[in-house]
Formats: sequence, structure tokens, C-alpha cells
Amino acid sequence: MHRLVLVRHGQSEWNLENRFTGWTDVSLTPEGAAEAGRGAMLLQEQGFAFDICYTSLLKRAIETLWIIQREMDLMWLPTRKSWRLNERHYGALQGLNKAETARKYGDDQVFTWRRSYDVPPPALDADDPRHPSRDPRYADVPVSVLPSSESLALTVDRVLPLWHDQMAPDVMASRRVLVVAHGNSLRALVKYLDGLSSEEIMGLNIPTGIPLVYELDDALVPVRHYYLGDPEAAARAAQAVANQAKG
Ligand SMILES: O=C(O)[C@H](O)COP(=O)(O)O
Repeated sequence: MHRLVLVRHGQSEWNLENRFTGWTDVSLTPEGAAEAGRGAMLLQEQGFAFDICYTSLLKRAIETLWIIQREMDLMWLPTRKSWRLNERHYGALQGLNKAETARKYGDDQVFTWRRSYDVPPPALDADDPRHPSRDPRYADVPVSVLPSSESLALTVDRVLPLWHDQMAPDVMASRRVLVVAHGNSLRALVKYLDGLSSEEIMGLNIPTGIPLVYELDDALVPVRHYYLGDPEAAARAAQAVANQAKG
């Protein structure tokens, strides 16, 4: 039996302001930092330990990982940061308020942009100053690969190479892996792990800061998965994510 722990970053400044965030590099709020601390306590209390960590190139995930590592006295752990774990790129929606956008374009359109499998949000123009090609942290990524907008399908396509090439071999080698990433990059990984259809994944929302534990067999097929702590609290938090864009 192998275990894999997934944690969505704690509440960010734009989660609090209910803005589409994507690749925008915003910080945690004080509550988001506290969520990360509570997640670390749950992991500590239930005897979890880790051999390697993975996170994105966005500071809300990196900060969350640092807090967990600090609280668990694991700041010495090897950590791999990859753009492939970044949040789904929300294109030209980045920065817009989700509820205001729903009032302007309708709940159905915003639900399609947030939760459909293969419909990307409106794209950033290539000359938009926010385009990733202008960000030095992606200098080693071919410009042709950097997104102007991403559907969940496109997010799956760029998360899975990291899973197959690095994360899965670590888990298969019985290394205890901690992944701290984002709502939709984790949804992309969960869709693959659980073999969810493009319809089934639409109903899945991942709450911030609560460790999600996967138990996998020797073929890395999930046997079960569960949130640490109060399951009802996790379910309420996931529903709150779903309700963010009510106009
Ligand atoms: O990028 C964002 O706006 C959030 O982190 C994820 O947003 P969503 O739950 O609306 O997809």
C-alpha cells in the first residue's frame, strides 16, 4: 500500500476577494496561513511523514508548503517546484470577481468556464503584460507550451507528464510524497487517479488547506481517499468553493 497526500494551498488574497486567480501570483491571507498550520497539525497528529515534496511556481502554494514543513520540522525535505502544478490558467478572466462575472455573463456561462472539461476561458492576448511568456520564472519553458488560457483538459495534459515522470516513480518506490498545489491542478490529477469522466469531474471541488490522502495499491490504483479531520467540515468547504460564483 502506498500513500500520497494532496493539499490545496490555503486561502489566498484573491480567494478572499473572490477573484479568478489562475497564474496570478498572489499571497496567502492570514486565514490561509492558519489553514496551512491546521493542515500541518492534522498531518502531525495522525503520524504522517514525508520523503519528498512537490509544489508549483506560485507563492500561495509554496507558502502553504513552507508552513506545513515548518510546523512538521521538515523544512530540510527535498522539494520539486514545477509550473506543471500551477493552477489552471484562467486567461482574460484572471482578476475579475467571480460573482460579478456571473451577474454579467450568467451563472451557466461562468459554470462552463469554471467546471467544464474542454471549454477554456477567454484567452489572454499574446502582448498582454500578464502573459506567462513575459515572466522570468517560465524562461525554461518553451513559449509554444505556455498557456494564454486553459481548459481542465489542457491542465490535465500538462500535469500528467510530471505525475508519470517524477511523482508516480517516487510513490512506486515507496517514497512518502506530499503535493501542495491548486484547486484545478489537483482536480486534474484526481480525475486521472480516480478515472473520473469529464462529466464526473465537473462536480468535484477541492477545499483549501485540508490534507487529502490517497491510498494506492502496487499498481498505483487508488484503494480509497479521504480528507483528514472532520469529513463534514471538508464537504462544507468544498461546497463553498462550488458556490463562489453564484451571481
Ligand atoms: O484560480 C482560481 O480562481 C482559484 O484558485 C480556482 O478557481 P475555481 O475554483 O473557480 O476554478
